[in-house]
Parts: sequence; C-alpha cells; structure tokens
Amino acid sequence: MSTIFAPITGRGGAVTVLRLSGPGTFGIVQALAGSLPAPRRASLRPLGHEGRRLDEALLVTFPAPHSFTGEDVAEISLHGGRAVLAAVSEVLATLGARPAEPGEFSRRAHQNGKMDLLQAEAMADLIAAETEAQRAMALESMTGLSAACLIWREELRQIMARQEALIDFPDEDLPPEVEAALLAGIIALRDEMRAALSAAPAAERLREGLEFVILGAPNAGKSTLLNALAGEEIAIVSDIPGTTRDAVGVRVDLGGVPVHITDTAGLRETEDVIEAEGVKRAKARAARADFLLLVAAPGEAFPEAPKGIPCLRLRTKADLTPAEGFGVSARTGLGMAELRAKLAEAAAELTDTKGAAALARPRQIACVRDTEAALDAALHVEDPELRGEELRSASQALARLVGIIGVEEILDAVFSGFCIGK
Ligand SMILES: Nc1nc2c(c(=O)[nH]1)N(C=O)[C@@H](CNc1ccc(C(=O)N[C@@H](CCC(=O)O)C(=O)O)cc1)CN2
Ligand SMILES: Nc1nc2c(ncn2[C@@H]2O[C@H](COP(=O)(O)OP(=O)(O)OP(=O)(O)O)[C@@H](O)[C@H]2O)c(=O)[nH]1
Ligand SMILES: [K+]
Repeated sequence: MSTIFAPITGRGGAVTVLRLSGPGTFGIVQALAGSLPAPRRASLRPLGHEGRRLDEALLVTFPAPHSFTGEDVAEISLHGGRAVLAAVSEVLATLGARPAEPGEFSRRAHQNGKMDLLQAEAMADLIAAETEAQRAMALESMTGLSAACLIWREELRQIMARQEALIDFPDEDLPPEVEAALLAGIIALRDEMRAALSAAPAAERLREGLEFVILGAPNAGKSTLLNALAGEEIAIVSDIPGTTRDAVGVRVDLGGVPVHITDTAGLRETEDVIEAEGVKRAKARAARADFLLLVAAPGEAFPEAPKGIPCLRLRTKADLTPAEGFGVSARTGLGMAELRAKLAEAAAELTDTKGAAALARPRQIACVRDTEAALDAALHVEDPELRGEELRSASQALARLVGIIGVEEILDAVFSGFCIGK
C-alpha cells in the first residue's frame, strides 16, 4: 500500500494542513521532522531535508488503527502559501510518498471499516453544503442514514431466517403463523423502502438546489423582480417589451435552501425568430421547474402554468395600482419581504423529507428501489425457494447501499467525485 499525501485545508489561509496516510508515513515524517512526537500530541518541529530548511510546523501523528483512514496518519500544519506547500510536497515525493487522488483518503477509510459508503457520501455532501438546510441534512445523513440501513438489514436478516425455517421444515411441522409473520415482516420492510423513496425527491432537490422560474408576458416586470430577489443587477431591465431573450439565472439562499431563480423571455406570439426561440426556451424551462412565479402587470392576464408544477400568482408594479390578490413592487420594495417569505416557505416544503431517511443521491435511490422491488416480488411468489431468491436479491441491494458488496467501478465513481484531500 502506497503512502499518500494532500493538503486537507483550502487555499489562501494562514495555515495549510497536510495529511499523510499509509505504512510509510512515520518513517517519512521522522526523516522530515527529526523525531516523532507522542501519538495524537500536537508538537512544533523544524522541517528540513538534506540541509535544506523547509518550515517550522505543527505535527500530529495518529498511529493505526486510530486514525481517519485506519492507517498510520500524520497531519503537518504548515505555514500557508504555495511556496511552502510546493517545497514540502517535493521533498515528500523524494521520500517515497505520492499525491493522493480525489477521495483516496475516504476510500481507504471505507476499506478499513472506518465509514460505510453512505457516511462517505454524506461527508462529501457536508463539505459541499452551501446553505444551512444542506448542512443540516448532510450532517444528519452522516449518522442517520447508516443507522436506518443497519436496522433494515437486521429486519431482513430476521425475515430470511424465518424463510429458511419454512424451507428446511416440512409444512405440517410449522404453525401457519410462521408464514403469516414472515409475510407481514416483508410487507413492513417493503413499506419502509417506499416511505424512504417517497421522501427521496425532496432530499435530492435539497442536495442539488431548487429551480424556480419566473414566467409572464413581455414587460410584466420579470427582470426587475429577479434583480430585486438577487439584490444585484443580473438581468437587463427596459421598457421595451421583449428585452429578455435567453434565460438568465441567479442562485439565492431562501431560508437555508439553495434556489436557482431564472428570468425568462416574455411569453407572446412573435415574428422575431430570436425572441421566438427565447419563448420556446422559457416554456421548456418552466416545464422542468420545481416552482413557478407567474407574474402579470396590473390589469393583465396571468400566463398558464404547465400542469403539476406548484406556482405562485403575483401582481407586479403594485406601486402603480394597488393589487387585488398578492402584489409586489420590485421598484419600491413593497411586498418583497412577504414574497421572500412565501418563496422560502415553498422551498422548505419542496425539500422537506419529513424525518424520513434522506436518500439524496441517484445511487442510493437505485439501491433502495431495487430492495423495494425484490421485497415486493417476494410477496408475489408462492414457491419458498423462489421467495428465498428474491429476499437474497433484496439483501444484496441493501449491502450495495452501504458498500459492503462494492463493485469496484461503483466505488471508483463515488470516490472520484470527492475533492482532493478527502
Ligand atoms: N485535523 C483534522 N480535522 C478534521 C478532520 C481531519 O481528518 N483532521 N476530519 C476529517 O474528516 C473531520 C473530523 N473527522 C475525523 C474522524 C475520525 C478521526 C480519527 O482520528 N478517528 C480515530 C480516532 C477516534 C478518536 O479519537 O476517538 C478512529 O476512528 O479510530 C479524525 C477525524 C473534521 N475535522
Ligand atoms: N412602476 C413600476 N415599474 C416597473 C416595476 N417593475 C418593472 N417596471 C418597469 O416595467 C418595465 C419592464 O420591466 P422588465 O423587468 O424589463 O420586464 P420584463 O417582464 O422582464 O420584460 P421582457 O424582457 O420584455 O419580458 C421597465 O420599464 C421597468 O422599469 C415596478 O415594480 N413598478
Ligand atoms: K422589458
């Protein structure tokens, strides 16, 4: 096993923490620092190599298996900046370590039983979190998702034990309650999979961020509204109808939920080919949106919304004519606080997992869907042998979910999506 290293802190700070992991770690660090401090004790050491002084750094060692990766680990807190990092990295390479691949520390931690795949994915999501709700969900998933999966696997283990008993003993020896209990167990577990799957879209939306689209006639005030929500001049505002052609978007934080708001071309029949293309794109965007802001100026009609997408009808330019219904003036700020609150409420609702296990990644959802399908199939076969086969397939899908049986390519795909130093 090679010894790897990478900075685990971001650029530009006063200190850069460099992590080494692998069997050669302590030999390399000793060569660099002269001596090793007591395990897990931060100690100041001069770093140097063949008479070249490199830095005065803080050094901590974590002997295996009590480390992040389960291997021998050292963390060196260097002075920040690219020159120090470059010089130390160069020397580490001559001493036999190599730069870590993205996700390689976590992959080793997974291999050594320090975290399952769900925890590794949740940790990557926690690092990537940009808003409060994303942070809270990822942190909860880091412990909660694995715990839920552990319970599911235990329930399935008991179901399979009952199933084995049914196969091993002739029918007449076992009371009918055994099979009834078995089926009830399968139904209960299948329904738990269904509950988790029904909360999954909300979790996925929170992980990815929501898409809100502003839709309305030309000159309705869409661009002015987007700019007011963004707090900066993103889209061009003019009194010429048909100003916005391409969709223009901005990412905002609505009550802790990341929302991408898109301003679109004003909807109308037009001879102008470029504007017509803009209208086509506006409709396509609207069809894919999580939520629509349908806007209309005083006295004008609201656009029609594609079916099944939640929306809010909003009168613009409320400073000119007091609106009946909900109105705002992006120009004076009238109603804008209320609008923000309404949008934040919609965002919260769309991302509410209602306490269910938050499956936030397609990989996780696919595993749970496979589990649900196998359990459901098990309920619909009479033959105990065939039922046993479906249960085994459910068990394998759950094992894939936590990474106990990990196809190499799946692990590659998961960990290569991590950042360097993770
Ligand atoms: N300096 C530093 N800060 C960090 C990390 C890190 O790797 N280094 N982390 C990286 O993500 C997070 C903390 N996660 C960690 C998880 C496990 C272990 C660890 O050493 N585990 C050992 C010992 C546990 C103990 O002290 O009780 C073990 O599991 O045996 C360290 C950090 C956030 N902060
Ligand atoms: N009085 C008043 N005028 C507004 C308000 N919002 C927008 N306007 C004006 O309405 C005109 C059109 O505004 P835009 O934001 O460009 O409208 P749009 O819907 O994006 O227009 P298109 O790009 O043509 O689709 C501009 O002259 C704006 O200054 C408002 O709240 N009050
Ligand atoms: K306009």
